[in-house]
Amino acid sequence: MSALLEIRGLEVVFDGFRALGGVDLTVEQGELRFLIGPNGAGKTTLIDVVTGLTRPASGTVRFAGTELGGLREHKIVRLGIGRTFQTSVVFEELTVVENLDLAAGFRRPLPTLLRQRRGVSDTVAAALDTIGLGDLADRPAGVLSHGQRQWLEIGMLIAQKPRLLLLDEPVAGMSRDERDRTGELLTEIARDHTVVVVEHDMEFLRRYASQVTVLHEGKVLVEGDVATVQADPRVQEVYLGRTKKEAA
Ligand SMILES: Nc1ncnc2c1ncn2[C@@H]1O[C@H](COP(=O)(O)OP(=O)(O)OP(=O)(O)O)[C@@H](O)[C@H]1O
Repeated sequence: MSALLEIRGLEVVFDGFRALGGVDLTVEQGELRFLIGPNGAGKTTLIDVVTGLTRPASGTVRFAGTELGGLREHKIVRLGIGRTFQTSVVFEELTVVENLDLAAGFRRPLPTLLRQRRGVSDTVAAALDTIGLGDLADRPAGVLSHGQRQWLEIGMLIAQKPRLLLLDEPVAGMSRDERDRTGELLTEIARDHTVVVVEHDMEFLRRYASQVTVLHEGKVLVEGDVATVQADPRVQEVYLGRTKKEAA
């Protein structure tokens, strides 16, 4: 395995507040990495920097050997980094397959986009199959359940053929069944993509994560496999302990 994403000494400051205070993170090609941490730990900020939405005060982000510093968002997407947001980006009036087709077209050259296309491209068919929404292909996205909509968004990312997917809390608000289906979906996607998942849900983490990075107050607190991370007293104190108390 070789590093696909290499973050070094990343600092982000908002109006004097250090949201990230010198983060180092290496994600290898083909990994499914979970990023966890209490509210305000800096998880979304980290994704925002990688995708060009937020500018760091210092530090470097290298993706497949290319330094991303200073690149605009669309350039970063074209390099092969796709992300989901905590808020939905599907077009409700368009059908499931039209949403996927639109996303797939994002990286097509203009002449191909303008040409009248018949049927569904292989890319769209494959994405539809992966997310398991084949039966709903011709229904407007507006009728989808919350879980199905999340899967469509993941499908829209896959249709863009990214090398790295950054998913921000993909199971938030999902039912137990939907969580399980999402866990299986992530495992499947990770077979031929590198995936970074920001997630709060500890039960989900235990079932589907292998490598975990814990952020706390803008720094990496612990990194390792799920068992190592769960057993670490620092993690129990800032994260698991808090969760247990909240659950009590
Ligand atoms: N645009 C901004 N301006 C000012 N402060 C911000 C901005 N974005 C984030 N912050 C602050 O930076 C810190 C890190 O926020 P971030 O959203 O990255 O945390 P998080 O780990 O994703 O938390 P959550 O789990 O609640 O989503 C928080 O204290 C937040 O209030």
